[in-house]
Amino acid sequence: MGSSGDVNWKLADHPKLPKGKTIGLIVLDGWGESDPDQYNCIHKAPTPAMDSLKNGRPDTWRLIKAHGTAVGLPSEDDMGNSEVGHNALGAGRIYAQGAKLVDLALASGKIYEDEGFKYISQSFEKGTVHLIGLLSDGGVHSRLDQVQLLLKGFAERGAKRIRVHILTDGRDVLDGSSVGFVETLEADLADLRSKGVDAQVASGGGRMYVTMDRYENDWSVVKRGWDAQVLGEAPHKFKSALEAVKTLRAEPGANDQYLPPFVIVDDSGKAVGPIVDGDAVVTFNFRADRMVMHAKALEYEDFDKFDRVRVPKIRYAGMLQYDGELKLPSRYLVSPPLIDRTSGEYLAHNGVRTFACSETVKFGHVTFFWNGNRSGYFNEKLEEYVEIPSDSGISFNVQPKMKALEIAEKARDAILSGKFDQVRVNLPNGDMVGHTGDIEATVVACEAADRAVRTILDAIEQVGGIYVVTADHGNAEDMVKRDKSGKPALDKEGNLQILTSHTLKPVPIAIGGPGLSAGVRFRQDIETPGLANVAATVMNLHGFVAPNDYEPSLIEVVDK
Ligand SMILES: O=C(O)[C@H](O)COP(=O)(O)O
Ligand SMILES: [Mn+2]
Ligand SMILES: [Mn+2]
Repeated sequence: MGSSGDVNWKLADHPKLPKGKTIGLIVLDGWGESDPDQYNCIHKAPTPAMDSLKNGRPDTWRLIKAHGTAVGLPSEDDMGNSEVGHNALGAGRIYAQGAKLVDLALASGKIYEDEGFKYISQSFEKGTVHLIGLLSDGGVHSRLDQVQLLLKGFAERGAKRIRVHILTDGRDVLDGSSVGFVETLEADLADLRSKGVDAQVASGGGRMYVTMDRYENDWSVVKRGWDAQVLGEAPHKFKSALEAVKTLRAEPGANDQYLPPFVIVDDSGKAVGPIVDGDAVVTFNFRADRMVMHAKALEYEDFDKFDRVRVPKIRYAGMLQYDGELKLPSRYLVSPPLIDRTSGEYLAHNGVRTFACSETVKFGHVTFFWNGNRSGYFNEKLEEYVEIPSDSGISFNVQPKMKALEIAEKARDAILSGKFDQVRVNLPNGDMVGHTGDIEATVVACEAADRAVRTILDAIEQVGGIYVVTADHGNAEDMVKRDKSGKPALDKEGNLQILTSHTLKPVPIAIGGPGLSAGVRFRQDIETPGLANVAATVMNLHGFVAPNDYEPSLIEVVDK
């Protein structure tokens, strides 16, 4: 990906802006702009650093779009997310993203003509086809309507035995919505059974506790999924998925994100759908980060992260290929967006020395996603990526400060060292704690992120550098579901519905610092700028003109 020989990597010098300024590039994860009220945790938190970038500074602070078509999602109703957000920030162009590519492949039927489907369908005659993934309509990692179409499409093309392994959401959608999604799925499976297909749910569990870990934070999450899906073993056994989800949700403190693993058993107590030799497996998430570890467990012969006990000989395909560099998985139903010539690759070719850092749960955001879903360095001599281990096995409302301070200190040291031209971080707090739905903890999280911003800005000040502060999508700025008029929407019992998910809000971007040339200000002539406009902006601030096909820079230089 992205390294084709005929690319001209040389960037032209910017006619007005100098090279050699240290740029502190901060991405606040889940930090949107919304009306100030009691559900806006950013408003409630003391955020003096962020306030100082905004107040009275209309030339160097503005809002940009971070959702919908601005980041390559199918519609304006699609909230932004880290993958598409960081892809856009790093690549400087808008790519049709996984959600959209899968929609198109399903609508045209091309999904059934390509290699991936042909490969897995060889198991249809004698084996079972297993579908594993996040069961929701969140549109961040997967979409239920796509799963429904796949089930139908597989059955129409000869699948005789289908098992679905569900992961309940509650993170990109309201907590409790898993019940409705399971009902919808069960109805579809019943319909297939009426047509002679042996189709049922085989196992399940909450996404944050079963299967969907990322960046190798906690392999026990993937192991729980393996045990249930492949071995047919789990602490909880039920006759149906609906009964499983309803019963497990009724436990004190239970929620969709963290439901324990369960398997569905027949009347004799035997698991109905372990994965065995000759079966096919399709993981139906289109988003990469939380599928890579699972893909390694399913595909790698040499694997030592946990004892797989039994490794079935399967035909496995991802909905997409999840890692372009590792070519993982090797088979997939839909080709992922080919995100090439990212700003990181250009800047490496032009001698820019880069330091990137976050804690584990967001580490891949400023590396892997930033670089177009590509792992590793472009140029080891010029780049250093530092991962600070995240706390694992906890929900982050317990530790809302997370590793913000440690990230900021690493960034500060990198800035002061003089060894880097770009120091890029992701501060996870607003997002990771926002996803827990705990408003008080999210306020603490936002304060911690703001302190980290201050530390980095101070270091930039000391070295005469430039800062660029922005965010990848909203989350912490709105923690309730709202009706059309914007008022908090109540459920049937009259309760507030806490919003654990991202939002459709725009995000701020601010530039400044002693190294910012006089006369640099945000242009007013770009109609609806979004995250993809940031890459060209940053290239300008490094003293380069961005490639022609990049979304335009947000800045102009006026004579002072
Ligand atoms: O994977 C997650 O944690 C959520 O589904 C989306 O959050 P992110 O896009 O900020 O990672
Ligand atoms: Mn994010
Ligand atoms: Mn998030």
